Amino acid sequence: MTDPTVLRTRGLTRRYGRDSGLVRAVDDVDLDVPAGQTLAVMGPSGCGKSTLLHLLGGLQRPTAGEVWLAGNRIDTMSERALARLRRDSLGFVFQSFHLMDELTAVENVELAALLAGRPPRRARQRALHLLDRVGLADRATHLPSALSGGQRQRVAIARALSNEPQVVLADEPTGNLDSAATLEVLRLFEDLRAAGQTLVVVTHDARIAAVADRVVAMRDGAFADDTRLAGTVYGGRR
Ligand SMILES: Nc1ncnc2c1ncn2[C@@H]1O[C@H](COP(=O)(O)OP(=O)(O)OP(=O)(O)O)[C@@H](O)[C@H]1O
Repeated sequence: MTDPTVLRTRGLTRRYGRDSGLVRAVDDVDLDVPAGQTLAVMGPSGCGKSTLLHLLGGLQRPTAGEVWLAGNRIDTMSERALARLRRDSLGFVFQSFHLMDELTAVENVELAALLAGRPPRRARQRALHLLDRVGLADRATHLPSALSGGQRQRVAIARALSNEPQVVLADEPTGNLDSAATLEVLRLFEDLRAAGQTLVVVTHDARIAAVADRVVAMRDGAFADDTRLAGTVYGGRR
């Protein structure tokens, strides 16, 4: 039987500084994310959410512990292998979109598909398909500057999907959005969840948590015991 766990950590720890300045940003975290799960990570500012997400995506190395992505141990991987794995298996969505200002919406998505190795014609087709999926088919040739915040974030989500990632990691995806735009993104996450996309989202927004399968609360770098039974807190579904 294949292991349904897409993302796994054991004893995951990231410290900064030393002695009296020591910060345990992530402290001995064990996490299993099965395929198809939408996991929301919540908690107060500075509790370690972003650091956790960076460790899960191989954007930062842990001080101790293990991270496994789709059966591959990534914390000990070479930078080169890690870059390849990120390109092929992960999609990232950030609070501030990180779109290329001089490229149109479709070019932003297409570029990611090209970098993931799709032939040009397929990359364009896939980009258009994904923009359609996020409800922006009619904005394909707009520059990011001509899009609303919610539309920009939807382009960024389409881009994150361009390599058919095993996991999408999102860091405060609605952090910069007003409430109408937040609803657009929320609806999209609901669609992704329904489509079986594995998703880990760090958020302050209880509405995002409410569409998650599982919610964990972090405090001082660790998962708070009372929320290990996720879905019972913040109104998560399961
Ligand atoms: N490069 C760094 N050097 C030293 N300390 C750091 C560094 N990055 C993060 N920290 C510390 O690690 C802890 C966790 O930070 P992190 O950004 O992961 O928290 P967060 O929960 O994502 O916060 P926020 O919700 O405000 O984004 C904080 O105490 C932070 O000050």
